[in-house]
Amino acid sequence: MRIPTSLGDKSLLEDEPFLSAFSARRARTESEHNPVAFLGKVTRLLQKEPENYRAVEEWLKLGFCPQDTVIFRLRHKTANEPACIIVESFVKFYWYLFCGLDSMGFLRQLSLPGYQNLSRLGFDDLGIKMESIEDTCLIKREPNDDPMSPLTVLSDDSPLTSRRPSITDISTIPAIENLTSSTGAIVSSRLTSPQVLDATDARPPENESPSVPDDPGPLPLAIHTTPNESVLETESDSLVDYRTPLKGCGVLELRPPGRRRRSSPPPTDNGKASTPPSVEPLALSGSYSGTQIKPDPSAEETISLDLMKAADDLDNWLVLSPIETKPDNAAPESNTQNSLPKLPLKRLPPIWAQSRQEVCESFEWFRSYQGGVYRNHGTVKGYFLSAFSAQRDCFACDGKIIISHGGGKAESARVDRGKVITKNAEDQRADDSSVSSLLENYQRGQPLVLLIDDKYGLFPFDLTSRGVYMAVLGFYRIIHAWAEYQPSSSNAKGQVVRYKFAFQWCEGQDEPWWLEQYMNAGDSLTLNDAIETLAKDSFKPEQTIIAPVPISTSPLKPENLYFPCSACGKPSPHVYQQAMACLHPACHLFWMIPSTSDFLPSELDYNPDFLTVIDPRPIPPSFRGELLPRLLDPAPANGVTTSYAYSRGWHCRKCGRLSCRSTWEHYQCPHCNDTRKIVGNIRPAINLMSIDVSASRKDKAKEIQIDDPAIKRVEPRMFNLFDCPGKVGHCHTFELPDGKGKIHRITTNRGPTVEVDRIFEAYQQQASDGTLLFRRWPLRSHKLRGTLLTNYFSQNSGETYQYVGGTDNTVPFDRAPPAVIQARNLIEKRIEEALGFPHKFNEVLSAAYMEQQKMAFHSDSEKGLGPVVAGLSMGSPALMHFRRRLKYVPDDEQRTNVLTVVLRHGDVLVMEGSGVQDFYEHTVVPSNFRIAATARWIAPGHA
Ligand SMILES: O=C(O)CCC(=O)C(=O)O
Repeated sequence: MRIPTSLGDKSLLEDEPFLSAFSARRARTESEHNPVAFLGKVTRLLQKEPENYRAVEEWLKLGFCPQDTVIFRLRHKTANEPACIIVESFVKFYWYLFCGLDSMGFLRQLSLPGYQNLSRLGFDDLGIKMESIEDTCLIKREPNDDPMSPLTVLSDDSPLTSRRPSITDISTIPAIENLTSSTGAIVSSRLTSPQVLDATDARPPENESPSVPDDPGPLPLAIHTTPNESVLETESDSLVDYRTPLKGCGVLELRPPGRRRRSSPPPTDNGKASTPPSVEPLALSGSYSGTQIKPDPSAEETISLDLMKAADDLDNWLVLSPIETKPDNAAPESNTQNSLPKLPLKRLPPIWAQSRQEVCESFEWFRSYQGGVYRNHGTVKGYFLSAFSAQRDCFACDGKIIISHGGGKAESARVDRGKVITKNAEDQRADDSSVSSLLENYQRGQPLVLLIDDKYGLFPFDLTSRGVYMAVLGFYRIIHAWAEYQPSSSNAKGQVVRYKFAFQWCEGQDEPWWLEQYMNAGDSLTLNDAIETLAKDSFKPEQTIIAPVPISTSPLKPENLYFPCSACGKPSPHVYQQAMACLHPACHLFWMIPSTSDFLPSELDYNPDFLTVIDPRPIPPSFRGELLPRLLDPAPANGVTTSYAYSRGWHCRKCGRLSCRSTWEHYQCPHCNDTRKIVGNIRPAINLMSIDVSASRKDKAKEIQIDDPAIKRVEPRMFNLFDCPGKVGHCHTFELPDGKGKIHRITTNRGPTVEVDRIFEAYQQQASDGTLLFRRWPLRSHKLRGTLLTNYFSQNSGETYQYVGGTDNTVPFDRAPPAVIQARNLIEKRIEEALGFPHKFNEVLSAAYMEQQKMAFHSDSEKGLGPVVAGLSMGSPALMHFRRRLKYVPDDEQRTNVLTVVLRHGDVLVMEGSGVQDFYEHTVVPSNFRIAATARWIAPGHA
């Protein structure tokens, strides 16, 4: 490692990721070539605005973590101390660490720029040698000196003092080994990983609430673990939320249905933490006693949780967090950088979201709801960086180089019929789908988009400080790909093969947005100016558009980085400083030091030449990359605004937020409320009703398909229509086995559907003018982080319907949109005509489906639900499938559809008997734009 000779050594600064990020933008003007001058400006600002010191403090923490070996916490004792001290301490500490550590983490030598007079200080007593190089004093230990012994630097003289009159007390120069400077910093001469060195007396500044850990609350459950089994026990008959790490399968979380995960209590207005919310216990007497979690030592681990034998839906109760959060490219959390404090975001990213659904619905580069790799036609379009970074994953060169392991096969867990199935980590292979697609991008030089979420520990900014959950980094290219061993506790070998990819920021884009978080190009002189400028800065759409032009002819693999293996002859990159190894898993020297046949050591540092930005080969001319989502014309010429494209989300050009289209009549940004009215034509039923229903499924649809011989089909009956003398309808009835109920499909010919045509058009008219508010509501139970909206729009009238939207989605019948009342009246009339008994409904859930939307399997198990549920279909035809609910399907049996009926424009489908809901569930898959009104009777006050 080169010893810097001056604080203004620019080339060194630019080599170093942190300082480079700190000064890169500023370095464009002459004064900014000197970071000392720049820091001086920051210092002056901080003297004026001491509260900003915390931002600088955060930088310090980041700067003090070279090569993820050390975590430092540097804190002010009080908020009122001048922040300039911190800035100066930062510079010095940084140099100490940069220059002084040897490969073992011992401080061998110390370089103090600007301290050429230190020979006057008492170092001789410590047997330490000093030399002066230009204006730097270099202090070295004798080779046989105890590296653990303290190095103390005390001086009454400082050239910096004269440069910065504000700093007069030289004792603010932090010394080494437990010297507490007036900044409260403590450092040690022995720096090993992971070590947290903290000023124990450090207090958070006044006016800032202390961090309150999640209150575990009373824990009526306990897990006792022996080598063979873990037993979940309870001493109480009530269950509250419960969360615990569970060996081998992530985090076990138990919570009552519908209950959100508890989080830290929000601070109150006066900045103090509020008392933790009391968690209302749910009475469950005895139903989970004796529950056992029993790991099976075989490869696929089965843990059975008889938590609630009688419970409706165990998935509600049991959430293993890796299920939804651990992406394909995940590995056990092992990176100490994950716990680093992060800087608050000062500016929103150009493209960001609060849920994965928002990304998947509005950002074409990432459409994967669960994995971390989004593949399309054999290559990867988007790669998502989240928690669970693996050993040696890294964020280097200001994030212009990112190294991550990708491709799945991490240990995983899923819940199946209330059982937790965990899978051990396995070796990745080059032909695994995700790995091979990533390798394809690498071979072709094809860019992909990197995204992060707030759990990605290596990103230096805290996304959540601005309410951001996922953010798009930009276009990257894979410049190196190799395989290595990573330790794994869930694999018998103790290690697994993982493919690693080095992603490099694509040329042709502007500077990464995160570099501009605090610094900005231009003339601003102070940090504050910079921040204000950032806040005022409007969003620049062009900044993230990549120019797909071939720009470089330099070789992709710089000769000096790749070496052939003596055994297999294949070249491998020289990734790590400590040793080179063959990085091809098929070679018998894989991951071995050729001279010793030992595996590479577990502590490895990147070869600095490897972590440099290189000139990759040209982007393939066929690649057309535009990062910003295209905005559709809100008033298309053909008037069709219910197509698939219009069901997708929106990117707000004001604040960068991606959002789902959750509102029928306009696009609306949930962050800044910017709206765009969507203007479409009313679609007549005649254009939709003849759409081929089989278009939405592979096999040719029959009008009726019975797949359970126990279901009895009653001979179809004709009936007379009250309002159309001489016209008839038909009723098909299916009797479910064991008296569980009946399903009737009531159809009419085209003539009588004129009334339905009018209702269909009234629905559309009222939805577009806002009389009828069609919305997509959050699903109550799902396994993804953040909200997940239904895949259809709905509005509820009459009694509240908790299942969708609850009271927020309900207007009483006396204020219900006219179309809803007309639909209800028609349903009641048809039932009387076809079934011969009058039936009254007090609730109607109207659902609108755009192209490719549908209602997933569910049963109408609302409290107080009457035995008859009836729905009117309008618009394009749909398939309605019925199947048994999970709890009524024997363990060894596959769950398949038992009955499928086609629902056409004007049809009324009646489910008669509570057993239809109790024992079966149904789904509806429309072939295109469709509206349905489903009427129920719900006991008033049922909620
Ligand atoms: O006909 C439809 O769209 C399905 C309605 C439905 O299943 C429901 O409202 O529960």
